Amino acid sequence: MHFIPPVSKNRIISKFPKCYNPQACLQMKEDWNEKAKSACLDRAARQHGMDRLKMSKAVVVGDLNVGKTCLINRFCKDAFDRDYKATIGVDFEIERFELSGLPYSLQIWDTAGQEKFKCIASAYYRGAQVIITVFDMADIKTLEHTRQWLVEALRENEPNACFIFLVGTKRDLLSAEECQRTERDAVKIASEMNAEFWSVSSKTGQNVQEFFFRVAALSFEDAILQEIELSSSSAVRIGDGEILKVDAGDQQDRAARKPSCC
Ligand SMILES: Nc1nc2c(ncn2[C@@H]2O[C@H](COP(=O)(O)OP(=O)(O)OP(=O)(O)O)[C@@H](O)[C@H]2O)c(=O)[nH]1
Repeated sequence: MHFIPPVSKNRIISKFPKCYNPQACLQMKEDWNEKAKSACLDRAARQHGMDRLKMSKAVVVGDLNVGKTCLINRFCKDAFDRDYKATIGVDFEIERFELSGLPYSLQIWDTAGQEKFKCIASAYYRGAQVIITVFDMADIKTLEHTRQWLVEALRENEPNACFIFLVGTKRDLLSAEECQRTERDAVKIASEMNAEFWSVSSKTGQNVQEFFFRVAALSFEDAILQEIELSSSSAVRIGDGEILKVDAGDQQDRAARKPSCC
């Protein structure tokens, strides 16, 4: 048996995190899904989750210089670098959480915004459960470009299988009035993209932890619900491998659960 170190105290999420703006929010509910909650309680009581760490992949995309690396570094390392160093290709961090008593990890992929690195970076978009499109609130043209970034990230993924977030960075550079105006524009685009909108500052740290907790909670809950569906479906064995058949009722359940912007 291998030793898994305990999750740090500030990565324990017990209450379901709230969205930032109800006008561009993936799920309005204030608590965990009932099915997921009882599955978590059951697994935590049996210490079942401990031997099989759940992991989801989040990819962070957006124009160069919008603050993708700083956003990840603020959350994962509680650090902020004023100097711009372009990401070359991709990089990733793994953050460990404890949600509803179960361990959970989020793989956060930082991708290059520079055109010349795009083909390297896009090879890593595949298999994402979460797509985080980032723009610079102080450079409004980067907001418009998030649509194209999303199209490219979705090309490598199943559109209905991903949670999409639209994150505006550098809010510390804007006055309250400018911030309000930019947020209004961003909410419109987020609704069109079926995305949840967040406005953050990696410099001050404002909303950064809240945002990543929300990402972790939504993707964790989805992973638990998928596991429940799979375990309740009939299994067909072919050769040595096992193929799991999900029946139509389960698939309808899953479709109904998929994010839809309110
Ligand atoms: N004031 C302020 N500056 C920020 C913030 N986030 C990032 N920056 C600055 O913006 C510049 C670009 O940040 P990065 O995080 O490197 O940008 P990136 O999107 O990862 O860029 P690429 O790697 O080229 O794709 C740096 O000089 C950061 O210091 C923020 O919240 N506030």
